[in-house]
Order: sequence, then C-alpha cells, then structure tokens
Amino acid sequence: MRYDVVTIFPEYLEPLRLSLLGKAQESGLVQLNLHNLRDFAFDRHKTVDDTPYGGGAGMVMKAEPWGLALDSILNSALSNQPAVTADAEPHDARPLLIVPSPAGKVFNQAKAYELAEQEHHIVFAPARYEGIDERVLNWAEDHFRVMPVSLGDYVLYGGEVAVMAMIEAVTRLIPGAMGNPESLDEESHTGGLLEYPVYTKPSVWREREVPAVLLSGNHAAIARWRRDQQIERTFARRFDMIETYPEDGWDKKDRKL
Ligand SMILES: NC(=O)c1ccno1
Repeated sequence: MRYDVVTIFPEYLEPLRLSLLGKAQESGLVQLNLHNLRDFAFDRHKTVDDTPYGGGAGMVMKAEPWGLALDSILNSALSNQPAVTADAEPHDARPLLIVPSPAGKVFNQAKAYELAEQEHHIVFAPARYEGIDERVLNWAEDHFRVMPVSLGDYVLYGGEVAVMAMIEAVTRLIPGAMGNPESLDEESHTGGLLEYPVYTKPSVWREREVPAVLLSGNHAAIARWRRDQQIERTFARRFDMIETYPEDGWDKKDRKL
C-alpha cells in the first residue's frame, strides 16, 4: 500500500514512522510519502491560503499549490504504474483521494477493511483553516476517486489527526502488518459487536478478582462468557450497532450476532 499525504505540517505525521506502522514501512509492506504543501507555493512567502470570496471568518487554502502538489503525485504514480496489457480488465486506475472533513461520510471499521482489501494507493488531503478551495476537489474528480471522510461528528484544527487514524486503522488490516493477525478476530466492530473485557496477572488486584470462568480452563465456557460480554457491552454502549444497518454501502464487516 502506498500512502501520499499533502499537508502544511508534515511533522504532524511523523508518529506514523513508529512501532508496527514503522515496521510495515521498513518491510516494504507500506510506503508513506509526506509532501509539504508549501513546497508547491512559489511566491516569496510560500502562501497557501487567502481570504474567502464572499467574506466570512478565517482563510481558505489556495487552489494553485494544491493543484501542483496533486499533479506531482499523479505524475509519480503514473511513472510507477505497471504497463497495462491489452487483455487487462477495464478498471478505474484513478488513485483514491481521501479528504478528511467533518462534512464527510463517517469512517468505520467496515470502510477500513474495504480500503485495506481493495486499495493500493491512497492520497490524503488534510485541510487547515476553513478548508480547500472547492475547485480543487472539482478538478480532482477527473484524476482521482475523491472521497470526503469524517472521523466523527466533531471538528478538529485540521485533517492530519484524521489521516493518522485512518492510515493506522487501514494498515493494521493489511496481511502481514499485525504481529499476531488472530488479534483482529475478536476486536470491536469485527462481527458487529464490541470486544469483551480482558484480564491478566495477578488474579487479585486491589481486592478485585478475575472472573472465575477465565481461570476454569473450560474453553467452551470461556468462549460463551466472552460472547455474552460482547453482546451485553454492545447493547449497553452501542445500541445503534444493534438496531441500525447502514444503507450507505459501508455495511458492517461480516455482521453476525
Ligand atoms: N471530523 C473530522 O474527521 C474532521 C476532519 C477535520 N476536522 O474534523
């Protein structure tokens, strides 16, 4: 998987070089390219924003630097694309451009699985200020599959944190990216339920004991208890996961109760 991120704060994304994500890059499983938008602003002050037409508070990110930055990524992708053979199946070769925005569709585990399974090159355009000149996203539709995506119903200073969250959520689902892939099997949102509570030594801590069933060695009883905990937690904390089934195509992955 190749990720390209265009941002005015590339240093914001440096934590993506750590831990398992860093190892995924060292192994070549993932390529992370950070592009400083200011490198594509050619006035003396490397200006990337200006006042909004129509008035209003804040600043808008200028189209020119974004256009040049995205051109650069497209040219790089084209030069790395394998030659198309005559008998190749027709497919949409445009890279995916994810634009983090509180106005986007809400990201979820099903979408993370879909991106991990189906995409090979994802470009991220995290905005700052009041957003990016809309003409950039309109132009981009001819060259990318443009997808506005929100982490949730709240507003951040910019999209960089959302990019980090999505890159981590997607990369960990790429085969080979997790130390123990089995840990994906029973985590929250896989199978439409929240995860069960976990415990480790000591068996008593501040007068609190580990549930006896987990010390019983009875694997069937343990599995039943864990499933019951998942169902109880989901009903208590996320009843919406029980009652609604998104019609927007971002269905829950392998949903089964
Ligand atoms: N909710 C979000 O994903 C977001 C992105 C930028 N600001 O908020």
